Amino acid sequence: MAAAAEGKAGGRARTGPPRIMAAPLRLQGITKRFGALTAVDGVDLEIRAGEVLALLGENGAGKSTLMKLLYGFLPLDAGRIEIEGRPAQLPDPRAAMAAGIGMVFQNFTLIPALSVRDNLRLAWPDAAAWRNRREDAAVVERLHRLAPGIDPERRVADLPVGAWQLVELAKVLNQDARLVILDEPSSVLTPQEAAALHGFVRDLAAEGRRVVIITHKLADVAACADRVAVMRRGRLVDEAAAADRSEGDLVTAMIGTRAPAPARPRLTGRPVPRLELQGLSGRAVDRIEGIDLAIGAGEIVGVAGVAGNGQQALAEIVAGLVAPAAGQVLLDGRPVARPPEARGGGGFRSPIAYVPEEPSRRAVVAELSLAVNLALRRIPELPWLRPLRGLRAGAAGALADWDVRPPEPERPAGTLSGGNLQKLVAARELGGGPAAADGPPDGPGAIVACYPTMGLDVKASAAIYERLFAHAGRGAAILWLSEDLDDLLRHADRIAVLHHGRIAGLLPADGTDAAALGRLMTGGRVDAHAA
Ligand SMILES: Nc1ncnc2c1ncn2[C@@H]1O[C@H](COP(=O)(O)OP(=O)(O)OP(=O)(O)O)[C@@H](O)[C@H]1O
Repeated sequence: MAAAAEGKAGGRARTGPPRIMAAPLRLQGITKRFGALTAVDGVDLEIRAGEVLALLGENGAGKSTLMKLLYGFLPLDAGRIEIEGRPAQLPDPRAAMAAGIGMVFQNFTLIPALSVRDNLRLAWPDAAAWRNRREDAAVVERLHRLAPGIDPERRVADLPVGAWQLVELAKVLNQDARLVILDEPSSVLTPQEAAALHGFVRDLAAEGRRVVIITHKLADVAACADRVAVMRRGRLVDEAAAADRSEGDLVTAMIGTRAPAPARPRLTGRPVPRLELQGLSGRAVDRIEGIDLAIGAGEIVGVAGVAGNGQQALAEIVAGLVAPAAGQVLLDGRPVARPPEARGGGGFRSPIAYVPEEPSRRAVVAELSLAVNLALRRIPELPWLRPLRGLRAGAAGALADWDVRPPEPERPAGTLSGGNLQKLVAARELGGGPAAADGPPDGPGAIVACYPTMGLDVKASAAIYERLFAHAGRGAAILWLSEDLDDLLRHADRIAVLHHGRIAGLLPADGTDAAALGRLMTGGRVDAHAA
C-alpha cells in the first residue's frame, strides 16, 4: 500500500499521537445513485475530532455507501467533502489514506495465505522501511496492544473471523488514520473482545482522532458513542448527542416503528432426540473433540464460546461440509451422509439447513442473480437448459416475504448490502417468509444457524427469530451459534459452551445467567454441568 498520510516524509509511520485535524470534516449534499436506486440522498454530516460517531440505520439504509464515498472507494454523484475547511478530492482510497482516512470493511481485505505479520508488512506505509528491525517491531506494535493474544506468525486463514477484524484495524492504524471508519466492528466479536474494542475506540478518540462506527448494536452506542446519526432509505433522519437518545428513540428513527419482540414458549420436558452428535471430532479452521449432544424435536440448543474454540468445525461438520475425523451425525436415528455425498458432486441435498457465518464469502455467488442464489440448494433439480423464468417468479415472492431490498430477482447478489445478503441466505435456507406462523411441513429436520442475525437491523433480526421459532414449532432440531449471550438466554432451551473444542458445560437457559456462561467460556467452572 502507498506511503500515505501527511507527515510521513521520512518514510516512517508515526507511532506517537497523531497530528490533530481540529476543524470539522464536513459532508455536504452527498448523493450516490446505483441505476434507479438513490443509495445516499443529499446527506449533510459533520465528523468531529476527538469524537466517536455511531452511524445507525436499517439494512440497506446507505451507511456503508456513505462511508465508501468518504473513503474514495466509490465516486460521488453530487455533494462535497470538506476537510479542515478545504474541499477534498478523494478519487480513490489512496487519496483518502493520504488525507488520513482509514476504513475497516465488513468484507475483509487481508490475504488469508499470508501470516498476520506479512499482511501488516504489506500494508505498512513505506513498504521498504520495515526491513530494518525497529520498523519491523513497530509493524506489530499496534496489534499487540489491541489484541495481545493474536500470534503475528500465524496464517490469517487459520485465525477466527473476530481476529481478522482486529488485524484489519491494526492495519488501518498503522497507516496513521486520523479518521477511522469501522463498518460493523463488533458483529463478529465476543462480548470480551467487543468490550476491549470499545475501550480502544475511546482511546482513539481521546488521542484526538475521529471515529465513525457503523453498527446495528445499540450496546455499541451506549458503550462508546458521543454522537449518533441515523440513516433511513438513503437520507439522514436524525443526528444528536448519544446521551440525548434512548434505545427506543433510535429504533424508531431507524425502522419507523417500535422494535418487534419475538418470543417462544420454552420446551417443557425432554423431547425425542432428533439431531444426535455422537463422539464427533474433526477440524475446520478450529477443531472439536469428542462432542456428544442430542437435540430434541422442537428444541433450540444455543452454542456459546470465545471465537476459535470449535464453533466453525462444529457447524461445518454437522452441516455436512467437512467430514468428521471420528464420530457421526444422526438425524432421526439415521446417519447423515458425509461429504462429498452430502454437499459435493451429488448436490446440496443435505436434510440439514445451514446458515453459515459470513454469508457473503460462504453462502452466495456474488456474480449470480438473486434468483439463482435462492435456487442453489436445488442445483441437481434445476432445468439449467431452460429459461430461468420460473426461478424468477419464485424468487420475487421470497424476496418480498423476506423484505430483501431491492427485491429484484435479476440483480447480482454482490450488489446487496451486507444485511440484505444475510436475509437472502435466510430465505433460501429457512424457506417461506417470516410472517408464516407455522413452519412448512416439509421443512428441514434440523438447522445449523451460525450467527444468523449478524449485521441485521432489529426488524430483520426479529424476522429470522420468528422463522427459526416456526421451524422449532413444527419439530425441527436447531443448533444455534451466537455471540450474543443475552439472546441465547432469552430464546434457547439449552446452551452448550465450547471451550478448546469440547463441551465445557450444557446448561438449561432457564435459571442460567451470562456470568456463568462467561466463566465456562474462559475455562472456569459452574456448579450445574448437566442439563
Ligand atoms: N455496488 C452496488 N451496486 C448496486 N447497488 C448497490 C451497490 N452497493 C450498494 N448498493 C445498494 O445501495 C443500498 C445501500 O447499501 P449499503 O450497503 O450502503 O447499506 P447499509 O446501510 O450499509 O446496509 P447494511 O446494514 O445491510 O450493511 C442498498 O440498497 C444496496 O443494495
